[in-house]
Amino acid sequence: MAIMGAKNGDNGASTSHARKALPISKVRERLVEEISNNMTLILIGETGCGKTTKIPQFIYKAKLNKGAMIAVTQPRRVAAVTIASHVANAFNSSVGGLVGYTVRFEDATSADTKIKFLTDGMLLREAMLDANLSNYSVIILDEAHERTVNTDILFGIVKRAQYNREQQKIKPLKIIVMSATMDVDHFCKYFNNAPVVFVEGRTFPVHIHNAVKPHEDYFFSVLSTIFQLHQSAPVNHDFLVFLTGQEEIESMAHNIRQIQMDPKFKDSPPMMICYLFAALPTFDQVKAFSPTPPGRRKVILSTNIAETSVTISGVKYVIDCGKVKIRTHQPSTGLDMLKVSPISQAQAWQRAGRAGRESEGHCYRAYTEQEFANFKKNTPPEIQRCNLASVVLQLLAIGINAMKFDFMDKPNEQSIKEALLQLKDLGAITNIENPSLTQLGKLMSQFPLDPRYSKILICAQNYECLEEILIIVAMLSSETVFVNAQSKKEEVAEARQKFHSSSGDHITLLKIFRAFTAAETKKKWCSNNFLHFRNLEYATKVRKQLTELCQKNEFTSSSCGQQYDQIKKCLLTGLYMNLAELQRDKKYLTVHSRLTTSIHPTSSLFGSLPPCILFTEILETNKSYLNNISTIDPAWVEEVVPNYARQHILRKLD
Ligand SMILES: Nc1ncnc2c1ncn2[C@@H]1O[C@H](COP(=O)(O)OP(=O)(O)OP(=O)(O)O)[C@@H](O)[C@H]1O
Repeated sequence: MAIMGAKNGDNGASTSHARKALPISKVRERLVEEISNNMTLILIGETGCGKTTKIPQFIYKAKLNKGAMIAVTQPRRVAAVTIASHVANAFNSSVGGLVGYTVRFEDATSADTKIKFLTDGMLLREAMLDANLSNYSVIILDEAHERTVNTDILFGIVKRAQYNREQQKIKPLKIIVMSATMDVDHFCKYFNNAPVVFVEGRTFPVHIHNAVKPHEDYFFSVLSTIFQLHQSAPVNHDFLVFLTGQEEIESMAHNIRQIQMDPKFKDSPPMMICYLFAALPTFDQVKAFSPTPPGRRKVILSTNIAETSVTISGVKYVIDCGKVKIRTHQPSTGLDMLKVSPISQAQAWQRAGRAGRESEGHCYRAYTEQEFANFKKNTPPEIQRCNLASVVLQLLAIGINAMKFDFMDKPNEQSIKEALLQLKDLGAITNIENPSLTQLGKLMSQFPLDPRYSKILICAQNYECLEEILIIVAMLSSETVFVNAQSKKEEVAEARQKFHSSSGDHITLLKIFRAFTAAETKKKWCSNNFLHFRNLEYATKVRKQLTELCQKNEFTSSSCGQQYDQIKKCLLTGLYMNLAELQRDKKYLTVHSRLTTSIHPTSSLFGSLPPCILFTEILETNKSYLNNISTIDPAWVEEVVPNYARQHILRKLD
């Protein structure tokens, strides 16, 4: 284990000075030596010390990549895109040249690219085509502490590629695992006792301010902190606020705008509100990174997507709500749900680390020191709490049986079995005991989608409704397109009625998309109809990419026009097929068809399906339906709906 020390940078230094003074730059030679001498290395350094931006440059300049590409993986799209641009700048080149990035639905690389930032998911997709990842001589697994499903799978895939290349005596593969906050012993053991290098020193200090007493309502606590700081902080100091999801972010923005109009704030600088959440198109995400106009304060409202890796110029204050939406698996329904939960200590440090990147910073936490002490030290691996159907399918496409895969933390066997069962029901695998992909499964694995969605896309050819299913899948892949204006309930209902289809909410989505495409002034049209412009734009983009993938796979294009039955039949092949298995679970066999029909227009099709399953589907695919369920009897909800959905629904019924 090596510790490489470096002094702190000067407070208030200019950005260019800060770059030169990054702690990691001071130990460059020794680091290059360590990387050169070891095939696998674990590198730990404080947030902002320069790991992500500098290590690939050191490797490239020292020619340790031997002419091949260096991959730097990121758990999130926004990090891959913005860091690529920063590093390209350092080489005085533009993105897509020597330095590029690849994220889902976007590729900015060329034959000249040698340093490639890409999401974990994209490298996994590449592994499906070439399990040895032979385009790369160095793979840097950044932000390893995040433990997303894709990161965890990649650990095993990359380790396997390194081993195979060694056995086959082909170009060796170097692996570097990096983070500021990881469980070193665990990682070290998994990577065959690889040496660990600590880079000491951080660029600028971040002052932590904890809540004095616990707050029941973190939303309110964050809102009041924003306004307290707004009155005291210099105008050119921007805020980065961590919240849990898109809806909460939009509600916070609404509140900020309202409060700002109060005469009390007439002398405060106007706030420029920006958003950062996964469903936001890259173009809009990048807006949060653009310079703040003079005389204004930028307030970026973000989910955990800005938690790691990113640097947002101008941010001096981080406000952390202390919560995150995490995916958890419901074994009773076989589906995943998102649940607001406390963050881990590692996440709290990462969030704080977003301040103090260019000069000294502050982090205001909506939780007390004691609450922080009660947080889990590290984020539990996502792979142990989500539906594994996608993962199992991807592994099989690389030729690996998930049951035998070298996971860092193995998911429980039951979850793998459930995933295999689901894939079997979908027709993607031959059998459960010794599975391999069927022709259909091979095709399904080509699509970066939930296996249920790829299945219906493929089946759409048989039902001659590919055009419609492409739209529905694209809409289901984006966040809800419905805007809920509490104060204008009647207008919202009237607008919704225009698109309502008695054939089900999927058809409603189809009608909305078509009307959006036909609208001339799209933004205005969306606002008149209480629909999300951004989410519809995102769906448009996803549809385009999926269409290209279908063309690549020589799908026959077709449209069923107004023959919605074709679409409904097609949806049954994927979306609801796996529920057949769940019906075997006697606990959920109570059928309340009267209610299901009133909740879910498509439910008449699935007369005998358990209502809780329909609920889960609704929650998963179209949360807006929760606004239309005021007819439900709370006693019935009590009886049949699983806990998590129940809370959600009862809250809506209040
Ligand atoms: N997009 C950017 N714009 C401006 N400065 C940046 C940008 N990206 C990085 N920097 C500068 O480079 C420094 C090092 O960033 P880098 O991402 O390499 O650190 P890191 O050690 O990987 O941090 P983390 O663990 O938080 O990802 C930042 O503190 C900041 O000063």
